[in-house]
Amino acid sequence: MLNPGKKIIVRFVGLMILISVLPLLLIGLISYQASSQAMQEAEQRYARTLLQNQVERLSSQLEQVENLIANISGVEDITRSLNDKNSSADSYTHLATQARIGYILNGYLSLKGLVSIDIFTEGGAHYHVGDTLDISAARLEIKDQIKQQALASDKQVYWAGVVDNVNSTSRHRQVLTAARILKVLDRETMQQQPIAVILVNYSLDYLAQQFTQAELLQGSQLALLDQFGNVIYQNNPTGNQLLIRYIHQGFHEGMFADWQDNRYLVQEQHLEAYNWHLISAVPESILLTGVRDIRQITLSLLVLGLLLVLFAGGLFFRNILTPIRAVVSSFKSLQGNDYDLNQRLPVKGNDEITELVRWFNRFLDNLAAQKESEAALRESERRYELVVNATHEGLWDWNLLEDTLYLSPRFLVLLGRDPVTEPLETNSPAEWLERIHGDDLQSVKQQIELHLQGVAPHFESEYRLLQKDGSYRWVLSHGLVELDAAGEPVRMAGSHSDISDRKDAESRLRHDAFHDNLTGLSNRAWFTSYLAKTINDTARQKEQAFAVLFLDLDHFKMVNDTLGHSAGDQLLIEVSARLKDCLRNTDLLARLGGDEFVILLEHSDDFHYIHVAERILEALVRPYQIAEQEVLSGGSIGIALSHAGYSDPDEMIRDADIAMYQAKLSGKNCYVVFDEDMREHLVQRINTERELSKAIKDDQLILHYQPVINLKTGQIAGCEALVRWQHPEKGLLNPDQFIPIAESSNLIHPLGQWVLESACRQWCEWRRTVFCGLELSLSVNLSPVQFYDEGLLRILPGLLSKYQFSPGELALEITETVLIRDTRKAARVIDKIKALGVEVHLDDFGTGYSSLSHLSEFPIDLIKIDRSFVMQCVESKKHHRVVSGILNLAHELDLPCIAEGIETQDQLWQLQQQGCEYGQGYYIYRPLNVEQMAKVLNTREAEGQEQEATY
Ligand SMILES: Nc1nc2c(ncn2[C@@H]2O[C@@H]3COP(=O)(O)O[C@H]4[C@@H](O)[C@H](n5cnc6c(=O)[nH]c(N)nc65)O[C@@H]4COP(=O)(O)O[C@H]3[C@H]2O)c(=O)[nH]1
Repeated sequence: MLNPGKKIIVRFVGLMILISVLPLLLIGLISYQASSQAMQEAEQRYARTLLQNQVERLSSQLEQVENLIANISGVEDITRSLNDKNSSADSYTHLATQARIGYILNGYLSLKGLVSIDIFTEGGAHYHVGDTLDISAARLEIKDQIKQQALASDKQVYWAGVVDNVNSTSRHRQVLTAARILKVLDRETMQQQPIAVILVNYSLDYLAQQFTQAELLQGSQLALLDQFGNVIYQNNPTGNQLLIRYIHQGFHEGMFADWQDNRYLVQEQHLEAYNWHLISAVPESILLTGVRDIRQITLSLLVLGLLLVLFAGGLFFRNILTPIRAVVSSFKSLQGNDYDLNQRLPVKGNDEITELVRWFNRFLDNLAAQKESEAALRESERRYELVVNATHEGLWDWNLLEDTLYLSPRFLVLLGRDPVTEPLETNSPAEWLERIHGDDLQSVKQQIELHLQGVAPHFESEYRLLQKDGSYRWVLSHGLVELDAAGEPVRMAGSHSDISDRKDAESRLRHDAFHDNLTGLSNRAWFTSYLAKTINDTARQKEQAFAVLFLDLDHFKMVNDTLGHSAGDQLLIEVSARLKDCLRNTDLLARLGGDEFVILLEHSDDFHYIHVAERILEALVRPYQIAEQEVLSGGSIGIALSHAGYSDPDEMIRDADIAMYQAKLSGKNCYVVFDEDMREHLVQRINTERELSKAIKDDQLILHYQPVINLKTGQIAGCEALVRWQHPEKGLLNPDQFIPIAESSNLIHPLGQWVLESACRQWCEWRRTVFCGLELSLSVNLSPVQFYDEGLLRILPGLLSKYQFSPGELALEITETVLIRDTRKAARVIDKIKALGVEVHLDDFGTGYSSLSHLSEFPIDLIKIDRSFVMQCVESKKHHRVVSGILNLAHELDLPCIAEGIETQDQLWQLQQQGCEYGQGYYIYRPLNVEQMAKVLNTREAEGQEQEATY
């Protein structure tokens, strides 16, 4: 199969040949033929004309000769002389006749070409004029032969053709001889009798000169043959044979004859008057010279045409076909995808093909750009597909003109559908819009409209979308509109992302921001803001009364410290639940932190808040089941009322807090309604702190000592140092009035150190001056803060040494809460204290929540039964059993006990009966000042005996 290029070039060359060379060839052939024929005809005409001209010229020559003969024949003198029969007898007469005839004949010698005139009489006379004078050797046989021929001829003048000259002495050996028989009437016979024959010899050379004047074509032959085939004239002696041969073969018009490798056109003119033949032979090559030129030109033109065709083909190949083939090849490569799109075809010239190549290059430019954009598009599509597959966002494309909507598979997933098995039924935007939650639809439409109007730079909306299962999920929708050239919106596309988790998280955060994690109640922030709103709202409606209840759990810290944080959390949750049960739905309950709760009671008229507070207190006091233990708690409630005209929620909460504090001070488990005095009281507390600090420095603190007696012997076993503040204005203040303040303000450290130092010093002094030799012990209270302060262990050794304490002479009292807070550390500290020879007593035992079994884990030396049990151990069987239980346990652990708060004899007796080792209480001794205590110690034995009697 030819490739297209070859096909085209073959077609082109073929076409070129067809339209140029072939016509040229035909024209050449036709013109060759025509011109050949024309030339032949022309040549024949030429030859004929030539022959005709020669014949005419020859005839003219011959006619002159014939006229000459006629003239001679007509000369009467000659005739008479020749007819004179006597002339030969008489020599004189003969000579005279000869002279006369010679004289006459001489007159005719002027004819050009004439060789001689010979007259031979019948009588044998020979008269001669011509080129020779010697006629003695006349060749009579020739004369006779000619005479015979002339006599046989019917012509006046008989041309004998080329014959040997009768005059052998003539320099013309052969001549063209014309003869005439002179005849006279024989009177006797009345017949014409020949008397002489006249021979006119004509020069062949002269005749040849005449013929030579004829212009012959090169190579042509011309010959004149006489009636015997003798050559009268020929221009080419070698051609004689040809002409002669063809004379004998016969001629016909325009025949051709081959001779000596040449081909001749032979023409013949028959001179009938003489029976001569004038023959011309023209070489065909000469004849066809013109034709050959035509052929040559035609061939040249053909070759030139072919060359031109080839050249045109070359040009066509180079300028047309090559670029086309390059374009075709490029197209093939393009189709085979193996074309380098950066490659361009060379552009030369400014013709249509160049334009084609230029456009092809532009096509390549466009294709490259298209490929590039297609590649970019494919990349974009791949990226889009990847994003569509990878993203969790649903994509949508809304054709605004056709009002159709495309939703990506992920979008369907967002609708809770399977994209493959549960496609949407239509591609209407309604599939989207109708699934938007009714509360959100208006907002979504508004956002779309704002964007379409160009007000919003983009569409963005959060709304709920209906799921297949009927639930709603939050989605965030983004979109961007596409405008046409006129700026009209034509489409809008964007994405949907499921933001339900975020919404939930936000909701949780919002909830967490305003709610307490543990109880789920509102927190301080929410309560404060809500209270602010309530204050603001009611500012316009003064009659709308409301109240804030500030609740602080009683003993929560103890629960937390003794049972652990988890138990404390459970208690708070249980408290929350009970509080909710006490409130209306319109009331707001919040946890401020720790064990503090606040309640906003709206529409709290007619002492509604009192009822609520009492209900709460009743609810909270009920025992809790925490960590498989029964826990007792309660609450202290402070109440702030709106009629005080609050404008700041924090102020109202603070006043409720103050009232709560006051409730605490009032014995807990009660409520107190705030009044301005309480604020004053708080101020006083602050002042107290300041004064206490000063008091520690100014030695306003004093120690009282409450004796501890051995219940079996009634003797003093020791005493407990109890701090007092000798306030310069307020008088003697008990520790309950300043120890909590000291503990909450870090003043407990200098205060505790002062107590320890002072008590040890005093004891040392008493030991030295008052009870020297007796084994008594001194008990000093330690606050939890002090216990865990490493400073204690640093100062203790110095004190013991300084004041010469014996082992077991000093005891430090700690409470149960100290043990529970950090049991390991507590045990370590106790060990260290005991290692110094200092006993550790567990104070207020029974009020905390430490498991009794835990006691064995702490190396304590003694248990002090809280006075709350002791004081009712007589009246209350329950408390009696508690005291008995504590005593039994302690005894099982080999721990002695001190019963605190013995106020009655019965109590004392009961305790003694129960085997309690030691006791202290107002019934025995009230706390005593230094002097009193010294006196007691001084009279120990006597007073002991006295007391013993009292029992
Ligand atoms: N109703 C009544 N009360 C009785 C009776 N017998 C004794 N008391 C009181 O019971 C408290 C016993 O001290 P506590 O349990 O350690 O309780 C002490 C102790 O926990 C704390 N405290 C006293 N002095 C100090 C101190 O120097 N340091 C520390 N950290 N706390 C101290 O203050 C608490 C109260 O001390 P005080 O007011 O001195 O009250 C003393 C005492 O006066 C009685 O028969 N009936």
